[in-house]
Amino acid sequence: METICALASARGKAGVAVVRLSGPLAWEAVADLCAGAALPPVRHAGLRRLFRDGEVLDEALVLIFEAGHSFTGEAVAELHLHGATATVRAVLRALTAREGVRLAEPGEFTRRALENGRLDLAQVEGLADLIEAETEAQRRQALRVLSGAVGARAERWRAQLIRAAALIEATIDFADEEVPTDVSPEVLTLIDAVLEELRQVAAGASVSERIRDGFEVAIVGLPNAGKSTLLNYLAGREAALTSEYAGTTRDVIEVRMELDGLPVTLLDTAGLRETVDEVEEMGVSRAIERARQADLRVFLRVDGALPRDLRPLGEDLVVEGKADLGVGDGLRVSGKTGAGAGELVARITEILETRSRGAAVITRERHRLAVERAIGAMESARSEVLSGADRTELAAENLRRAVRSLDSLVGRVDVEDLLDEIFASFCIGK
Ligand SMILES: Nc1nc2c(c(=O)[nH]1)N(C=O)[C@@H](CNc1ccc(C(=O)N[C@@H](CCC(=O)O)C(=O)O)cc1)CN2
Ligand SMILES: Nc1nc2c(ncn2[C@@H]2O[C@H](COP(=O)(O)OP(=O)(O)OP(=O)(O)O)[C@@H](O)[C@H]2O)c(=O)[nH]1
Ligand SMILES: [Mg+2]
Repeated sequence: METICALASARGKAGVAVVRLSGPLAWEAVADLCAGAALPPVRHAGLRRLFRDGEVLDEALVLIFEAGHSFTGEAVAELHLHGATATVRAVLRALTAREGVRLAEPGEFTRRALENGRLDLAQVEGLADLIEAETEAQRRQALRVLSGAVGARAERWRAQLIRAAALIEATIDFADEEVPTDVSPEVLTLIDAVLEELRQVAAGASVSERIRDGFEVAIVGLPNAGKSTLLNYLAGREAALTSEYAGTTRDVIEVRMELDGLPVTLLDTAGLRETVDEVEEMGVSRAIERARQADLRVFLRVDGALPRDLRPLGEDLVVEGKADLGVGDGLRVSGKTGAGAGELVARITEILETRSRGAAVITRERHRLAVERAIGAMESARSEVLSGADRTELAAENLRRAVRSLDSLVGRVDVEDLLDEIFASFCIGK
């Protein structure tokens, strides 16, 4: 196994930069830089001068972890350097000059942690999401996954399904011995208990996916309603062009923001109307499509008028625009003066908060598909158990299939194809 090293902290100048090494030569390579001074005791930082060819490279904090008790599971060393790009470069150059030490690929430290059983596949995904987290809800959700919540749930489901399958298999084995023990009530109880939990988790998965990727909220309405002006007010910057001409906005403009800890992408869209202008018409089609896919729509009315091609559904908000000018029913907002904007944000936040309470432990489409496959296999098993003795073998096989699907959540089965995809999203040094 080669020893890898990389800058673990963000690239660019910084107060402190952390260079991490993992592998059999990690300690030796660092000890060489310390030129004779002893390494500090494991997991205790020590201040050391680092040398190359007799020249001081930096004065750094050195930290070592022994194999079996480190993030990767291998021997690890860290150098907490002064965060100059030149310092980092000089130290990495000195380290990689050694035979057996090379720069790490993106995600390679984490890949080794996975291979050494320090993390399961879901935890690796949790770690990737944690690094990407920009809002409180994302941080909490990712940390829960990183701490092993998916694996813990999967382990309990697995144990119950294996017990159910074993009960069935026991009756198959003893089928000749005319001991008519009917295990189906117990088997059905086990299946139903797990099915209920899985259905709940599958139902909450889309909410967790939204927390991961962000909720989309589209501002829609007739041309000139003041949508772009409102977006700019909410964004706190001139993200979209505004003008007195109807039909100003053509493309969908996205602004990412955090509303009470939730990640939200606000969309400004073209004013909806029938038009002979081909380019405007393309903008209108795009607006309708994106607005339909969004999680929530805010209809901005002018004098009570709404577009004909898109109607409010479910919890969609309908508000009166240009509040400073006229009157209208319900909530009135103005992007020009900011009137009503706080109330609008509060309503959007409340709707999304309520939805986000339904979040499940699983956070990715991959997880949801695995859970849905398990549900499908269990539903088959259930009806096979109900239909009597001659189908019990099938039932047991379907329960085993459900177990395999759940195993894929934590990477107990078929991970290889996934790994490259998952690690591609990692940065170097992670
Ligand atoms: N400097 C530094 N900070 C960091 C990390 C790191 O690698 N280096 N981490 C990297 O992501 C995170 C912490 N994750 C870590 C997870 C396990 C171990 C570790 O040494 N585990 C051993 C010993 C545990 C103990 O001392 O109680 C073990 O589990 O056996 C270290 C860091 C966040 N902060
Ligand atoms: N008095 C008043 N004027 C506003 C308000 N919001 C926007 N306007 C004006 O209305 C005009 C249209 O504003 P936009 O924000 O570009 O409207 P829009 O809905 O994005 O229009 P399209 O992109 O063409 O669909 C501009 O002249 C704005 O200055 C408001 O709250 N009060
Ligand atoms: Mg506009």
